[in-house]
Amino acid sequence: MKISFIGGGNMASALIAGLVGRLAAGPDIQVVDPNSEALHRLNGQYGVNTAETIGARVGESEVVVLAVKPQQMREVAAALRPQLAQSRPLVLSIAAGIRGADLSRWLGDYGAIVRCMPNTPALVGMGVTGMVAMPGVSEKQKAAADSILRAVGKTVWLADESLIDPVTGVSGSGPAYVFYFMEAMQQAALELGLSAEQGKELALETFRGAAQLAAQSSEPVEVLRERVTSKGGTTYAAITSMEQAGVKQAIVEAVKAAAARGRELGEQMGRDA
Ligand SMILES: NC(=O)C1=CN([C@@H]2O[C@H](COP(=O)(O)OP(=O)(O)OC[C@H]3O[C@@H](n4cnc5c(N)ncnc54)[C@H](O)[C@@H]3O)[C@@H](O)[C@H]2O)C=CC1
Ligand SMILES: O=C(O)[C@@H]1CCC=N1
Repeated sequence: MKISFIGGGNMASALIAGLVGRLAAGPDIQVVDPNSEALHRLNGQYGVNTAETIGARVGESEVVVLAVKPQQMREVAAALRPQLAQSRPLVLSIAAGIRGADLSRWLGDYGAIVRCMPNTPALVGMGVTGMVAMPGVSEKQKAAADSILRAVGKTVWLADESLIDPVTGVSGSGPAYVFYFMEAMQQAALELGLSAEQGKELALETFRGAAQLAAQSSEPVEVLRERVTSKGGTTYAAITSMEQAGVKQAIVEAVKAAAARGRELGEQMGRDA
């Protein structure tokens, strides 16, 4: 499968790392990015082809992944537009916020667009991606999009494009919340006299183990939490402290803020389009 990535930054690198060696037929990947250092690194690590500007090779691709910042999407779409006539590739946009209808218009009323919201654990094959197909996407193209994102983790298809912003809030940005929680646990470990290494291992294995337990258990996470929490015991002291500080509500608000920012970016970028 011939895939072109437009943008070779953090998320593209995570997808490429996950894809190389995971897709049954090794993909033929080209990355376009004006940043020559990023290209050099990607070529060295994954042996991908590189180019600093969008050229004819992009037009020969079956799939084009748009992995630039939302603010760059319109300009990139204008450069991409003349190349689409050749192979009519499937366009996968991973940009937060950018609405399918705006992207379609910028590409010249192009229909074959799937909006995806992946996350960086794709780098280790454990990503999760929310996806929605625009009306011009064929079943075959939908299956191709699914196979690419499934090579780097799980996929969740959405019935409505408006659900992409909530997915962005929950899982697109989600790894950052987990790392933030881990930072706090590691800081506490240090303040309580454990070494940095011990704190890191204890926090990391607790996350890994708890996630695996939640994945394998038929019980809801509330029940799993209650099983750790003896009345009047240590966990009870910790959860009471978090409840008093409003931690759960703060997390709910944070996820909603991320979703709202996605929506706002889409509105801003789509304005005057
Ligand atoms: N980082 C993450 O965890 C996730 C990011 N995303 C989305 O992925 C997209 C990229 O985000 P990141 O990789 O984090 O950003 P990044 O800043 O790491 O990468 C963007 C890349 O685009 C390149 N670029 C700029 N102008 C270009 C142009 N005209 N043509 C080609 N390349 C160009 C930059 O040089 C840079 O390497 C964003 O739209 C973001 O919303 C989606 C899910 C998760
Ligand atoms: O922070 C961002 O805007 C991107 C989208 C989801 C994760 N990172």
